[in-house]
Amino acid sequence: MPVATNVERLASEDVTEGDGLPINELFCSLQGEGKLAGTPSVFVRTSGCNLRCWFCDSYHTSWEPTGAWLSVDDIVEEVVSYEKADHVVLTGGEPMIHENSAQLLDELADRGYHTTVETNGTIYRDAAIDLASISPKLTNSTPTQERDPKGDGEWATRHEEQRIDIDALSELVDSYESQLKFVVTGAEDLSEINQLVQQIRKAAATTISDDDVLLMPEGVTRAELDTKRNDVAELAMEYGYRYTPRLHVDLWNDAPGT
Ligand SMILES: C[S@@+](CC[C@H](N)C(=O)[O-])C[C@H]1O[C@@H](n2cnc3c(N)ncnc32)[C@H](O)[C@@H]1O
Ligand SMILES: Nc1nc2[nH]cc(C(=O)O)c2c(=O)[nH]1
Ligand code: SF4
Ligand SMILES: [Mg+2]
Repeated sequence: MPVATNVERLASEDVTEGDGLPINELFCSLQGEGKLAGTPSVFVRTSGCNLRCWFCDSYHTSWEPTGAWLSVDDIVEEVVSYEKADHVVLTGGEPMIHENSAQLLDELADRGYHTTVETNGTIYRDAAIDLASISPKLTNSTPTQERDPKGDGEWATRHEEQRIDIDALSELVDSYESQLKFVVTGAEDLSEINQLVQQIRKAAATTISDDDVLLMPEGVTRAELDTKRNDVAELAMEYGYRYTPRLHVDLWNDAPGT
């Protein structure tokens, strides 16, 4: 089973916004998504997000953010304690909203770790990133009144205005090895994905091959994925894109710390 750290235990009274990061959870598991699926990795999950996807599988980093402030040194020390993993995945929430994410990534790179950043692609930062795992948010993510997990659609307009930034997306693609990982809810999403990929290709200098475009079924339980994964796999074959599983859902039903 994956192993998790109790972040509350590590929290120190003197660490504040200036010199640390708000951490929601820190654990060792298998990378469940994307090109590196199956790779033993330490996950550092920051709290706080600039978007509000209705389906967010990390509700306590976005809709109701919780976490403890940890210094960059304490985070690195905890990562190092998981001796078997040489990959680190920085995720959230949206890790790129935090300036200190760059410092953490630099420290991890200095220690020889391969770093993946899971990001919604709305913010560019210069940092030691080996794989930018970009998941641009489609119309299907907007928390409309009917789909709002918390309120009455108050976030819908802000989410809609902020979810796509072509400049940030193209800068990420041009600066780092990357994958574009789309959450798919149905066949109707594909025209929007095609259009967006075309827009990013136009804006970026780097070639984005169809193999760098990944389709991932939406779902946070095995039962939900059972109803969707085959359809999404068929869409990947039809359009020539890559399919990515959600191994942590298949294996552990997306339990905390997995
Ligand atoms: C919680 S997000 C954190 C990183 C960043 N904020 C982002 O959205 O890319 C991590 C990954 O989970 C995906 N995700 C979130 N909720 C999901 C769901 N219900 N089904 C499938 N993927 C989901 C996101 O698209 C992203 O690729
Ligand atoms: N095992 C596992 N793999 C993942 N890949 C991306 C994740 C994320 O939440 O960003 C994630 C996660 O939460 N767990
Ligand atoms: S951008 Fe990522 S963390 Fe933020 S609400 Fe959407 S899925 Fe959740
Ligand atoms: Mg997750």
